[in-house]
Formats: sequence, C-alpha cells, structure tokens
Amino acid sequence: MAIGMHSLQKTKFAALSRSVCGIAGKTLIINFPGSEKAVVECFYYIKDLLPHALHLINNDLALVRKTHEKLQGSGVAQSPTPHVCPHKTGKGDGVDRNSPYPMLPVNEALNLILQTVKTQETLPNLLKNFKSPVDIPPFRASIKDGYAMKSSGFSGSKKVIGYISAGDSIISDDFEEDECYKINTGAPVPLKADCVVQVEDTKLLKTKKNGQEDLVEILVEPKKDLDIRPLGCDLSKNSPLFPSVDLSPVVVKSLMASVGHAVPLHKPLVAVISTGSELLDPQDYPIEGKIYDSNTTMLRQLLQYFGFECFVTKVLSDDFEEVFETLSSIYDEVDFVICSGGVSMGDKDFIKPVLQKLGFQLLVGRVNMKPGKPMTFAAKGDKYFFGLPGNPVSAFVCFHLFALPAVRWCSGWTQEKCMLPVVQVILENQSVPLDPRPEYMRATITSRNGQLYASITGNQMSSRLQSIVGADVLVHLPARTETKTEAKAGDILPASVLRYDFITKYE
Ligand SMILES: Nc1nc2c(c(=O)[nH]1)N[C@H]1C(S)=C(S)[C@@H](COP(=O)(O)OP(=O)(O)OC[C@H]3O[C@@H](n4cnc5c(N)ncnc54)[C@H](O)[C@@H]3O)O[C@H]1N2
Ligand code: MOO
Ligand SMILES: [Mg+2]
Repeated sequence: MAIGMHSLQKTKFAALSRSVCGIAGKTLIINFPGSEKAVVECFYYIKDLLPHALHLINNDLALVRKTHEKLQGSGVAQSPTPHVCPHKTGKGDGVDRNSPYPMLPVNEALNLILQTVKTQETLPNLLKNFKSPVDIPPFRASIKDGYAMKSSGFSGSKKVIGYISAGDSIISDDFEEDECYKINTGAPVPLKADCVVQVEDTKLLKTKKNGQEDLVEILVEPKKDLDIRPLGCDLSKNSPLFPSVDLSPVVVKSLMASVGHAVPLHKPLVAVISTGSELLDPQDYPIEGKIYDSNTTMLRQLLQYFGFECFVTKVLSDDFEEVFETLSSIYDEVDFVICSGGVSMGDKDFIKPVLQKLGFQLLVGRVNMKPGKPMTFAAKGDKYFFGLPGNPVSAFVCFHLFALPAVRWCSGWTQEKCMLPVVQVILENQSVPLDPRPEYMRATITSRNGQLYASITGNQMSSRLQSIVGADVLVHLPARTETKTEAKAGDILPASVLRYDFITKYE
C-alpha cells in the first residue's frame, strides 16, 4: 500500500502495477515494479518499515513494543499521526479489520472481573456468627453396641429388660442395679443409666423362648460415663457452628445439614450456553459438516465439580437474532451466563455485538494468553457474561482461570481462595518452545522424592480436548523473550491445580 500510495504521486500508471506483498513462514515477500528506477524509489518508501515488519514476523515483542513507544510516546503527548498498529488494537471499522479490544494481561483481566462482580461480603461473617440451634448429640448416645446400666451395680449377671435401637425414644423409667438394657451404637441411653459396657466384655447366660436375651454376665467393672457421648459433646447448642471460615461447599453444606438447616448462601444461578451452528447433540447421529458439542457437557461438569449448579443449558446456532433473543430473556432466570464460541473475528461471531446491543459493558475482549485469547467478560448491573472461546481447551482453561473465580467471588469466597491453588512444579519435558503469549499447558503430576514433576499432556492445540486427559495442573509458561525462547527439563514453574486428586503418579 505504501508503495502504491507514493508511486501514484509520481505517475498514475502506478495504479496498474501489481503492488503485492506477503509473508511465507517467517519470510517477508515484497513485489517491486519492473523498472530499476522504480525499484530504488519504492525501496526508499518502505525501507524504514522493514525492521518493524521483521520484528512482527519474528514475534520479537520487546522490539515491537519499543517501536510503538517511540511512535506513540509514553504520555498524553502523541505523535501527530498516531500509529494504530493492526496487531495491537484496531478501530474495528470497515477499513480496520482488527479487534478493537486491547489484549489484557491475565492478571489485569482477572482483577477487572473481580472488581466488577459483586460479592456477598456477608457470607464469611454470616458463617462466623452462625450459632448452632441444636446439641449434637441431642441426647446421651451410646458409643458402643453393648448394655446400658448403672455403674453402681458392679459386674456379674444382669437381667436384660429391654432392647434400645438408634432412633428409639429416650427411656426415663427407673430400673434396678442388676438390670440392664441391650443397646446399639448411636441409640439414646436411658436417663437412669450412666454407662455402657461393650458386647465384647459380656457373656450371654440365658435366652428367652422368643429368642430374646434374658440374662447376661458383665465381665468388667462398669465405670461411670463409660462409652456414652454426653449431650452436646460434639457441638453444643448456641456455640459457633464454624470455628473458622471455610467456604468449601462440602463443609458448609454438611455442617448446616447436621444442625437441620439449609445453607444460608445465595448461590449464583448460572446458565451454560454453547453457540455454533456446527454443534450436534452428543446423542445424535453424525451429520456431515457438524461436530459433537463437548463444551456444554464440560462446562456443566466443571460447575458441578466445583460445587455449583448449572441452572439452564442452551445450545444456539450462530444467529444474531437467536443469540440476542436468548440473552435478552435469560437474565430473568440467572445471574451468570457462561457461554462458549462466537467471540473471535468471524462474520458469525456475534457474541460481542449482541452484548453491545443489549447494553452490556464489555470489560474484557481479549486476553494475552494461550489458549484463550478472545476471552470475553461483560457486565450489566449485577448480571455477568463470560464469553469463553469456542475451542474446547480454550473454554476449559478460561473457565478455570476466570469464570470459576468470579462465581466463587459472587458466592462470598475470600478473594485469595477464589483462584485455583498454585504450586511450584519441575518440568519433565526436555524442551518446550515458548509462545509470544503466556501459555497455560495441561500437565500430569508425578510426586517423586517429595517434589512435584510436571509432564505436558502432548499436543497443546486449543482444539485438542484430549490434552485435558491426565491434566492435573495448568503449567504457567512465560511469554517468549529474546533471551528465553524455550522452557527446559528441570525448570521450576508455577502451576494451577485443577483437581483435588492432582497427583496422578507416585514414584
Ligand atoms: N481472524 C482470527 N481468527 C481467530 C482468532 C483471531 O484472533 N483472529 N482467534 C482464534 C482463537 S485464539 C480462538 S480460541 C478461536 C475462538 O473462536 P470463537 O470463540 O469465535 O469460537 P468459534 O469460532 O465459535 O469456534 C472455534 C472452534 O471451536 C469449536 N467449537 C465451538 N463450540 C464448540 C463446542 N460447544 N463443542 C466443541 N467444539 C466447539 C468450533 O467448531 C471451532 O472449531 O478463534 C480463532 N480464530
Ligand atoms: O487462544 Mo485460542 O484460545 O489459541 O485457541
Ligand atoms: Mg469464531
């Protein structure tokens, strides 16, 4: 274009010349006009652009950035004709075919998300202040299967005057020292009994005609309080239910259940939407040109794995109206939409335009990461939208790094707990080429001599869902620099833990 523009100022016949240029691999190919004079002139017009062009082709980000800084200045004062670099951010209009969204660093995108999503700050407090409404156990309960009796009655033979099972009501009648009740673990100890002797320390002396026990010999000295859980010994009424803040859904739900209460949380309601006219239900017969939809199942399962529920699921085709209609009404039912597909540069990638038309604020439109570059996050009031890239692995990675922390944050988790835990791992692979974008590689963990070793799960293409097989962690590989172009065996790298059971092998 530069050659054409300048040549036209010299001669209108320049319009007829083939001003073609292109890239083959890492080679820049420029087609000059036929005459020697024109070649010299044209070379003059483009020679200053060549270093920058070569830096771009070679992904020398440091040098690319340097050029930008030089051209744009660092502060408000800009060069008279600001350099809008196509690979940085474009205007997104008819002429500029580049994404208008700045490529945010992962941390910046995450911070923006957590600053935007409203948290229930009350939850940790709510749990901290929650007093148990009941005693556990709510009665004196037997710790053993055995015989309940009075400790004042000594050992020796005793008459069995009744059977008490778990779930029976509490016996308040008085009884003699040489009498006892046969009792099961967890059953209520009679009010007038003060000890239980386990069945192993007794001998059956006589059985009634109906098969029930009549007389037993107690072989040990019964001691007061032996094998009885006193009322409220596990948890006493009006004491705090949560001695420390623990937001694990397993912990919160089961503790609340143990005192007969439902969880006092507002769990965010989440919808999973998959977009793509190519998507086929996994139960359908194969159809030419279509692919099976894996993201819907994956995202639902991930939500479930981390203790959240998927309230609604929808699969939409790449149709502006359909996406628009669905997103216009779905927020009547849910707080979050976790969508996949349709966020990149295709003429059928409608997610961003639909969000704009619906009045959402697009806070994240691209992230400097691999996979997951077109990761999108938008908000309107207290309704939130995640547009995960359609490639299944990109959706998988972005769910863990962005959507999960946001949903956790919204349900009242403390900020540092929202993110996956990060551990240090030692790389096992001989050599892993670094990408210009920071990369999150799936890897299998082996524990060896107390150290965690990470082995990358094969080809890391963002379309290859198989790379999540055996993926215990996401290893954080830094962006390539001039001096560091690969990671090597023995390198120590941070890794986000994907699973509770994240050590596949012990050696
Ligand atoms: N010109 C450009 N093209 C693309 C860019 C770019 O920067 N410039 N980014 C690429 C990157 S990176 C990614 S990631 C993808 C993201 O694309 P979209 O979010 O728009 O997703 P789709 O185009 O709808 O689909 C991409 C890919 O994933 C498959 N897919 C989608 N949904 C599902 C599903 N539910 N289950 C299984 N597979 C799914 C879909 O068939 C496509 O193959 O864009 C690049 N393009
Ligand atoms: O960033 Mo895309 O997610 O490379 O595949
Ligand atoms: Mg697309």
